[in-house]
Amino acid sequence: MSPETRRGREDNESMVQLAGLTKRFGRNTALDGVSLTIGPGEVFGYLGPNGAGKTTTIRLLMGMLRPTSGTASVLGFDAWRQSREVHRLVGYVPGEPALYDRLTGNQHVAYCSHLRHRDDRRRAAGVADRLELDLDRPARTLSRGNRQKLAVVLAVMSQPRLLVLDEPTSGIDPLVQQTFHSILREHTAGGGSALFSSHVLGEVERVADRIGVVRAGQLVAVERLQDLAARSLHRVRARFAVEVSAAEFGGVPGVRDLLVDGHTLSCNAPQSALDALLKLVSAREVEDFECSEAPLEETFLSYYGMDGQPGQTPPAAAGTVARTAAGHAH
Ligand SMILES: Nc1ncnc2c1ncn2[C@@H]1O[C@H](COP(=O)(O)OP(=O)(O)OP(=O)(O)O)[C@@H](O)[C@H]1O
Repeated sequence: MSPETRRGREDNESMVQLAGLTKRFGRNTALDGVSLTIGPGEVFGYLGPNGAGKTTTIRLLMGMLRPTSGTASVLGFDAWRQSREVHRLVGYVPGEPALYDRLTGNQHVAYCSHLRHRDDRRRAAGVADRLELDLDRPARTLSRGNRQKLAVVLAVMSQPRLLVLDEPTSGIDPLVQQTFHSILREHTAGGGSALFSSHVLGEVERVADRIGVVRAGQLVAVERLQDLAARSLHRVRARFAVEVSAAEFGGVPGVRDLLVDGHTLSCNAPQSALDALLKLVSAREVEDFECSEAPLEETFLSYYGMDGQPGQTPPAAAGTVARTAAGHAH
């Protein structure tokens, strides 16, 4: 066993490791010192506006580009120097799937099985069935969405350890997206990981465990989706049978924009404040009550901005974030 192969097998704590990963094209720095680890069983949503550096990161991880500095590795195998080992571990869905126009889906499946020295035709047929993809049609006759589906079939059929997905569901209708999410969950339940790039949170929101935001080549934030959801704002409205005062509700930490007017109360509250607030509300006679959550995308935008501009508030300042998010929620 070569020293490099040995290193690959030993360093198996993380599925993906990016360390100071930098790529320059001439004077243009496409990626600037990105460091990131993705663990087994984890779906990592990699978000950023157009031109932020997502595809460059993925190409570096797939060994298609050589880093200017830093490293990218999969299960300890260096993506550039050990790309063959990496390709055995990874299923890749590019943004624009490269297919052979004249070959049918089944012929693509047979060809990829041949390249990998394994017969994955049964599994491919099962996944295609679930995605409602006809494998008998030549690639040139497939719509954009069906080309994406075929790329997904080819990526998952060999049950790789890591899936690298570059905006894989653009062009796929919402019902099929749900099926795709189920396939992804089955993959992670078996210990597999995924790097899932997108320019919108909505595309990764239901499946990502963590999200990272890349902007102008730099990783500006990494956050658990659960933590982001916990900070998302809820609009609370209540009408009471009796008159109430602001002082009765003002003490709940995190509650903001509190407005009490005779029998009515309105405010914005993060999830962490809801229990205490509802207990205070329900201690009075309630005639009407309403609580609705702002879409996560709005909370997210107020933190990080996805239009290439920085968000309005630093992520750590949860209280301040809540106020900004409220501005977006209305
Ligand atoms: N081969 C290349 N030669 C020169 N510049 C490049 C090359 N590939 C990417 N870039 C530049 O690197 C930057 C990052 O591009 P990249 O394609 O990684 O962004 P992205 O986040 O994937 O965007 P999109 O969502 O539009 O695909 C951009 O400024 C882009 O113009």
